[in-house]
Amino acid sequence: MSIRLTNISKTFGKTTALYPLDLDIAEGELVGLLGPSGSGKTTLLRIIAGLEQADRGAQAGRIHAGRIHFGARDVTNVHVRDRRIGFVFQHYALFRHMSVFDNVAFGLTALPRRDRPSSGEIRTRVHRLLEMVQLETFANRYPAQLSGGQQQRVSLARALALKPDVLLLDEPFGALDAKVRQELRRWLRHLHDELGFTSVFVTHDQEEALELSDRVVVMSNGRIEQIDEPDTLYRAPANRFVFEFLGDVNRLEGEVRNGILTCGDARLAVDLPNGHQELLMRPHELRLTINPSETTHLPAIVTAIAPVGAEIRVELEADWLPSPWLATLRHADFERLDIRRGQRLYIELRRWHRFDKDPASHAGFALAS
Ligand SMILES: Nc1ncnc2c1ncn2[C@@H]1O[C@H](COP(=O)(O)OP(=O)(O)OP(=O)(O)O)[C@@H](O)[C@H]1O
Repeated sequence: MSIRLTNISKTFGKTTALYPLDLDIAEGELVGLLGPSGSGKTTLLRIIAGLEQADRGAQAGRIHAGRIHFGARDVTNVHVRDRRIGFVFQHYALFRHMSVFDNVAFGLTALPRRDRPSSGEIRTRVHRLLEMVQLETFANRYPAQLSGGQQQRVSLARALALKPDVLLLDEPFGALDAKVRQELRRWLRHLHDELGFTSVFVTHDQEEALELSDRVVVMSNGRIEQIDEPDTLYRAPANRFVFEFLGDVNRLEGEVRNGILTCGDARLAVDLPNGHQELLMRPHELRLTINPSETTHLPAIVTAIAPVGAEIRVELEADWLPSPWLATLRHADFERLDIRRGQRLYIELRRWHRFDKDPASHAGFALAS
């Protein structure tokens, strides 16, 4: 089921939670709403759900006539219970006094008699769902006898029991530890692909959004900053906010004169006009070398080293740097350079980014990689 939002806005008294926005979600897509606290993610999700009404009528001299379509159906005024939506919330919200089986069956057994499947069908469907979330042997347990991750899998099964067209998840893994989160992300992706529903989830975790989503909607202050596939977002951010929000950033500010940017005793050849410039780099866009090159002189001291999974994070300081830089290296490069704390190295830039006041970004290469 595709979802189309047109001209949707929301104000709470004097607070504008959402400025007028449009959003198209394709059938079968898994879309993440990502943004800092207060950016409007939950409000947008609740409007899609029908738990919150978008603004109507004229406000501040503008006409707000937002519409929501699920496929060809205009659901703007359709009640939440008739929108065929499954929900998963951060706090599992399972019924404590009901077994896992009864929790998953709840939506089905509560249906009016004419819509309710037979008890045999309900049993089959619930067992199939519990099998999908690999909890079939837990059917008779109570929520308190399950781990957080297991409870959230029950929530997922419960949300899917009514075969929703759309699954909405609000920080579904927010209360779980890192490893369980990772596992549940794989679960969700797998179930989503197998069952083919359309999903929208809210998160403030960049990694989660990038790993799980087909497309990510990046929000700030009630506005959509960018909608793109994770890879595009990371490589071609629409503006500085998106760039900074999506990962660690190293900053180099200096004066450019005749193609050389200078900052203290640091120098870098750049293809930029004369004047003050600010370049931004991701940690993996730095390269460390033993000697400076002809075009780049960025000396720094290694102040910390931390192996994190498949890479090594190296912190660098220098007199010309107001705050430390972070470089990420592959283990092989780290070993080849024999890097130690206190060592003096030279930084080269594989790539840098620059954001003007206008929204278009500019990226440059300082080094052929
Ligand atoms: N019921 C409400 N009454 C008044 N203001 C509200 C209400 N709900 C949300 N807001 C305001 O609307 C803005 C957006 O809130 P929203 O919960 O959508 O943000 P969010 O991005 O989901 O944040 P978080 O990640 O902290 O949940 C905030 O300024 C919030 O204070």
